Amino acid sequence: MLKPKLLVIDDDRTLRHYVVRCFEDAGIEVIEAESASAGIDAVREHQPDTVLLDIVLPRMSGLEVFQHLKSFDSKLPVIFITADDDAETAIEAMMLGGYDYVVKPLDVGQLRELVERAIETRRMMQVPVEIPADDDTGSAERLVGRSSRMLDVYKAIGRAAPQDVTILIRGESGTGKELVARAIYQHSPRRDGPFLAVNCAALPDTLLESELFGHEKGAFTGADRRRIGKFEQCSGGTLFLDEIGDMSPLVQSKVLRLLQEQKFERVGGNETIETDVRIIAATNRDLEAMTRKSDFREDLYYRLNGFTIGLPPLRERGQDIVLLVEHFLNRLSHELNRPRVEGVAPSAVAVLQKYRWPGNVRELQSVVRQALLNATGPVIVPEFLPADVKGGQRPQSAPAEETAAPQPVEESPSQGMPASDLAPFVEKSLKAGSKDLYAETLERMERYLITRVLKSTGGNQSKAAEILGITRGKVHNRIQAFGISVEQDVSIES
Ligand SMILES: Nc1ncnc2c1ncn2[C@@H]1O[C@H](COP(=O)(O)OP(=O)(O)OP(=O)(O)O)[C@@H](O)[C@H]1O
Repeated sequence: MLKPKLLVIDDDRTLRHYVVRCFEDAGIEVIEAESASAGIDAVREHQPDTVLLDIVLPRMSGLEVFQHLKSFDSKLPVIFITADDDAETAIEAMMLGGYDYVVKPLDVGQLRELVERAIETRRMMQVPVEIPADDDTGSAERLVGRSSRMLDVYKAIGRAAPQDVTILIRGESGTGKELVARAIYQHSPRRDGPFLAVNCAALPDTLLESELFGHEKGAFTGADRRRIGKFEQCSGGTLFLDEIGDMSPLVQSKVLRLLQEQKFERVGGNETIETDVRIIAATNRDLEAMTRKSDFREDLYYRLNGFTIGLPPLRERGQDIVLLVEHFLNRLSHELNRPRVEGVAPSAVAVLQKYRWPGNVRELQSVVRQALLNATGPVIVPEFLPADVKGGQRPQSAPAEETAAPQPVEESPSQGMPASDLAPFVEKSLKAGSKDLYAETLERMERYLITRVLKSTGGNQSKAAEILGITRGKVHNRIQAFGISVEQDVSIES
């Protein structure tokens, strides 16, 4: 039987030899090409089963070589060799339609496994490949993280972005779902169209319906003029529907129709309006449990669940914590106009790594912000971290709403801010030259309000919702978003 062939295109002779040695006893024939043109010729001559291609080659870019290879054999799996394993490189490599990518220095075990998988895929090859135009995404807000779980997320973004399908992003609150939605949009063919985001949990049901679909003049009391909804405004673009599990049954059925036919009527209107919107939805809720309880339409669930990207909680990607802290230190010290700190002391890193992060990356960002505001020296030491983070393992965050029983609420300085703290906080942030004071202060206030009301209801979320005049889903959502601890009071009955 003929041996499968691997072509390695790289101007680095040492690397090529390394690859040859890697596959010597693996039953795979390695063909070497030292330049882009030699590589293109070798593909014609040898018809390899998989190509290892250096993304940076002299005289011709990796993209150009890739396009040549693909025009000759569109089903050829191409594994890029890159020098960086940051999010952009990973997304771009996958966006090009690459099979995968490996980072220098190459790891034998990983390379073998990957090449064998690619050859096998080639054998059963069904993978369609698209080569979208390259674009400048430098201005995009950066996704940070190099854990294998995050690399999988980048790959999924790269695969999903060029295809005009509905995407469902799942993950705990604060894991970066909106950031991922933006990355998909920025890498999609719709990137020149609008991107709008609606948080379905933030609006009462009737307002949400009108926000999404618009309304006609006189549709309800107070509707004194026609309003154009997000689905209409966003035609040709991408709509990010956050907290999709919080939609009322009526809105669910209208969204379903929109997904099926791209048609809808404004509230109080008869005219059927056609639109062209790509939906990226996100949720931190257990949609499966909700469909079982008929709280979420099954048909809508299946419609949304076609292409799912799961974001891991921060506690499951511990190695990313250091990178994220570094990223936020840089960004926030700039934003808060603080002198750039030298770094984080090992003792503080240990504290951050031990913590469970119920509010995920958003909570980490807020902890870094607090540490910067508290810092009296150029190094972040445990002293500058909020008390609950230093307290080590915090109690689990609020349990799923479905199972929530009345529970006492833990109040801690960072989450249940005493009202008297508001003035010093504003003063301090003003002095620090904050550029986001409105959002920061509102978040503090909201955090305090929700914690205080939950405390008075003994942790009962339904009662808290009643007092606050918002839905239980919204209370639940805020608990998760802020990482408010609802300490479980368990009594064991024998
Ligand atoms: N991997 C990441 N790299 C850099 N910043 C991140 C990352 N993940 C999240 N963030 C930041 O954390 C914050 C929360 O992220 P985001 O709003 O995307 O989370 P979410 O999952 O949509 O939260 P929610 O479910 O509460 O809406 C944002 O400020 C975002 O920029």
